[in-house]
Amino acid sequence: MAEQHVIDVVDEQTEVLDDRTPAADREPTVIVDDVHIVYRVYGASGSRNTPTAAFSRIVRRRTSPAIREVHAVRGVSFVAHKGEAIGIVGSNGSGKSTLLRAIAGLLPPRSGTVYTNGQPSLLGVNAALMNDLTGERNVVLGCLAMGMTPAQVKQHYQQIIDFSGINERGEFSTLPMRTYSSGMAARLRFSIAAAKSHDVLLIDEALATGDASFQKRSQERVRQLRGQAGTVFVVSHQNRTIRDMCERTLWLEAGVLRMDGPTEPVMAAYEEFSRNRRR
Ligand SMILES: Nc1ncnc2c1ncn2[C@@H]1O[C@H](COP(=O)(O)OP(=O)(O)OP(=O)(O)O)[C@@H](O)[C@H]1O
Repeated sequence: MAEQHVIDVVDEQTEVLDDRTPAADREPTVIVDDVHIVYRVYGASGSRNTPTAAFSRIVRRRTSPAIREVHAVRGVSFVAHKGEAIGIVGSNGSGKSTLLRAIAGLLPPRSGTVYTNGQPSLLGVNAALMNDLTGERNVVLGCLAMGMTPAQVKQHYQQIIDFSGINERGEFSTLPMRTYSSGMAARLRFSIAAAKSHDVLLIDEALATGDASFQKRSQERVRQLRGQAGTVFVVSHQNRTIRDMCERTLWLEAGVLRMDGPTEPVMAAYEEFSRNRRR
């Protein structure tokens, strides 16, 4: 039977395409309800940085530090369910990373609420790695920080080192992390985070790091994590990654959720938007 989309415009800004089983049959893991995120940048004056402007500030006795606000996420709402892999796409600066950090509980919304069922883990941030420690010690540290017992760390240790591939060109696991390339460090972080199944796993461009074989391994691992009942969010500029891994996609533009639905129609609309913008 041909795929049927029920198009429902929930507000003036977001187009929701829904061809999935009724929401009542699926367990919600993340509810984002009308979330607004505003960054406050201190000392960023809006005026020009010229001698005249400085003199005028002195004459007017303006002593308070200038604060500028960046409204990065504007009224975003959606519900994610168990077993879903959700892509987040959008132009540079559209608010994708900000939204992930808000879901992870790292950024408080100015208004609106994020509800999560289980512990969200933002890949890379949760692995509390230290540059002066060796890769080996960091694996232990990262695993303990994720709540593994020493016995579980021992059990996963070799698998994490092998998965990261950091020893492929020498015994890098015995060297301090500061000697690693940024790609190697990112691979190790991914491998540590992926050793545990997560209730909600948030991946920000991490899959773009590493060579083709690491990317293949990591995509496979994300599929497994998804199978273990968690919800996975993937932010990526690589449209192929989103198409390969996610059956649902959110498209953000200038902080606004433009579209939410099955990956193919959302990606088609996003790609058309990007093409028109380039012209
Ligand atoms: N720490 C910060 N302080 C102030 N403004 C910020 C901060 N981080 C991000 N922003 C601003 O918030 C907006 C959204 O940024 P964000 O990094 O979430 O976008 P993005 O979609 O992930 O971008 P990209 O695709 O380039 O990674 C941008 O205008 C950015 O300049």
